[in-house]
Amino acid sequence: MVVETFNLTKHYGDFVALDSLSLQVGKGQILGFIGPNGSGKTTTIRILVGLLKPTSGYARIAGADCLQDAGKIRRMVGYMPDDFAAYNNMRVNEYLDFFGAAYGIGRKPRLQRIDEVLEITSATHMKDLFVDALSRGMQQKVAIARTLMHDPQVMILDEPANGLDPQARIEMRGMLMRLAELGKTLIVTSHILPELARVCDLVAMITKGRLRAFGTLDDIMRNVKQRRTFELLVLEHDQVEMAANRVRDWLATHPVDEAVEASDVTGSTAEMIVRFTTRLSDPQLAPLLTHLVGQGQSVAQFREVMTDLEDAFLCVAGADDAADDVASASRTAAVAGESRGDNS
Ligand SMILES: Nc1ncnc2c1ncn2[C@@H]1O[C@H](COP(=O)(O)OP(=O)(O)OP(=O)(O)O)[C@@H](O)[C@H]1O
Repeated sequence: MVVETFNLTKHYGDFVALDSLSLQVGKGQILGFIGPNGSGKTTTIRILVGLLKPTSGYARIAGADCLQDAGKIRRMVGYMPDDFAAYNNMRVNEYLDFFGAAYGIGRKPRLQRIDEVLEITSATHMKDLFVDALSRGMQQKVAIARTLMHDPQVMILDEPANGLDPQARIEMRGMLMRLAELGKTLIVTSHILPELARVCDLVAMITKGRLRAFGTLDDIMRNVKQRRTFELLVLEHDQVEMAANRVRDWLATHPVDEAVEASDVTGSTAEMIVRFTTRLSDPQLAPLLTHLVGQGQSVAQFREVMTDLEDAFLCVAGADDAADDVASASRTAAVAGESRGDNS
């Protein structure tokens, strides 16, 4: 694993800003680090880049301890903060030259590197433009170019989609994927759920310093939001009501499900769809289809409707103080652990 935190905890006096955060991110993976304001993202990042000492637990990057090996960490990590500091009267190439020099890159390789990072970020045409005259989207590209100057293995990008218009967000998404293809490991924070989350290999959601969910987007969908929604497409408008009743009856007679779910069945005659939510697993649900067909019900399609990430996040954030919170987070993390086993 390139980035690893284990039971990372930070107290400010009595206040627990970060509580036993354990994450792992592999080479070339993009982690979406998502949480509302004040949830502990910046605290985590500051520990990762060696600026803050954890109260307990550890953070490592490529095996180096983020606190003990601060020098190594600085060479391996590129950090793009949330705010783009304005550098008046500096052109893009001068700006990059300035940061390259600060990293101790010699003049000749620096000039070559400026061309490389501008190419990676599709910003070559901005080379001679003044930094403070650029749009927000262009400035974000330059900020990423700057972060790339010393060719870090790990890039930590704080809210890179903040303030971008839809087109610039799409470009940002493409850029994150290009960086991952170059083998960079990316940690991308966000307090909202931008479309960027869709390019993330892993998503970690934190609230109040605690990891609520961690895994692939699919893991999050399946495990954070345990009630899944299915749709049954029938062949005729007048079959909808009958099909809905059959689904309702079947769910009501399956004790593993909560009886209340039988009332969650809705039918849309116009769409010829019966929709229902359930906690049943796939093997538990499979007999429903057999049952319907056995009763002479024509079924054109039987499919799961994916919940969007926004719903999953609200579900996680809303469950914040719920008693079963810890259990559900560790359950999700356990599933994430299994799935990580696939690609590590
Ligand atoms: N030096 C400090 N002393 C006391 N409390 C702090 C300190 N730094 C941060 N905190 C608190 O720790 C919690 C986590 O803060 P942190 O900045 O990590 O959150 P965040 O997720 O980055 O939020 P944002 O999205 O607003 O940047 C917050 O409640 C914050 O007020």
